[in-house]
Amino acid sequence: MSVHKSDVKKVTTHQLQNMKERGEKISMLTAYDFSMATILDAAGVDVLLVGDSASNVMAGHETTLPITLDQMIYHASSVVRGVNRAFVVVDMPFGSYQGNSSEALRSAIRIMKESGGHGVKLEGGAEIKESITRILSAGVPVMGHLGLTPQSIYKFGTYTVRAKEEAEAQKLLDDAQLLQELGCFAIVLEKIPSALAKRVAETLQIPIIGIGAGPDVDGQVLVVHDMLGINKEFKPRFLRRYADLHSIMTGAVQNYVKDVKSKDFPNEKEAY
Ligand SMILES: Nc1nc(=O)c2c([nH]1)NC[C@@H]1CN(c3ccc(C(=O)N[C@@H](CCC(=O)O)C(=O)O)cc3)CN21
Ligand SMILES: CC(C)C(=O)C(=O)O
Ligand SMILES: [Mg+2]
Repeated sequence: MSVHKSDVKKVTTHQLQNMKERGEKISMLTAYDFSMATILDAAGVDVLLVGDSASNVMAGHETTLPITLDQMIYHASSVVRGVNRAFVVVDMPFGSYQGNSSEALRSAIRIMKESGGHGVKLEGGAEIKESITRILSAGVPVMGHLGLTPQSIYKFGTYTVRAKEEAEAQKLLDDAQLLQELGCFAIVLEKIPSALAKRVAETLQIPIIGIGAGPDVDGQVLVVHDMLGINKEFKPRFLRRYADLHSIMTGAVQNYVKDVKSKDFPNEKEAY
């Protein structure tokens, strides 16, 4: 009997909530394409994030700002086609939700309708309250994102750790509380002190997913190309490398080039 997609128990926001309550940590990685999504889903990753980091990792831009809503939908639809079990969250790109809740709702609905993703992620707190409220009212699950928010990099100028000062830490706590009250199903905390992240995870009921936020949160997220070692240059302290695919891929491709040049490839068995 063939295995249908519907035979696999899918991850839901409800299950993620249960995982927090049971103390089971949530695993999350980025994915931008079908092939990678297939591997990550089969390996048991709970949440796949179609991150706007695709702007850096896929397109080679310096920041996440240039990626468009159409491009995010293209990546997200590819990821969704590779997934059986994981919950797929799609980053709303810069300019698609800030400051105009009608446009935010339209953007979120386009993402859900055209990609088949299961929820969206927006960067910010009180400033984007109306946008989050409108999107949630349409029945679209929303993940928050506080701390280091790369879409506002030009406001800060650096990627240094956030919320080290008491005032900024208090604003982050207030924002996290607000996101929960609005109805967000989870929050990403990026590059903040572990003690503050721990306090947020303990105070809030919804799952808190960290990247550079220490161990005392409800789950972890990394950019998959970073943790697989495909990226060579990006090595912040929060990153753990689980493979050196850069070396493996370089070696394989060098061997291919050598075999083509030497006429070793293709041989008789590889020809008709
Ligand atoms: N490949 C990739 N991985 C990511 O984790 C990622 C992206 N791209 N693009 C979007 C955002 C940007 N992110 C970042 C960017 C820089 C640092 C960082 O720590 N940079 C420096 C330190 C900078 C400073 O202290 O001023 C480093 O140590 O590498 C962390 C997260 C996380 N996201
Ligand atoms: C780093 C994660 C949280 C993200 O937002 C992204 O990959 O775009
Ligand atoms: Mg992002």
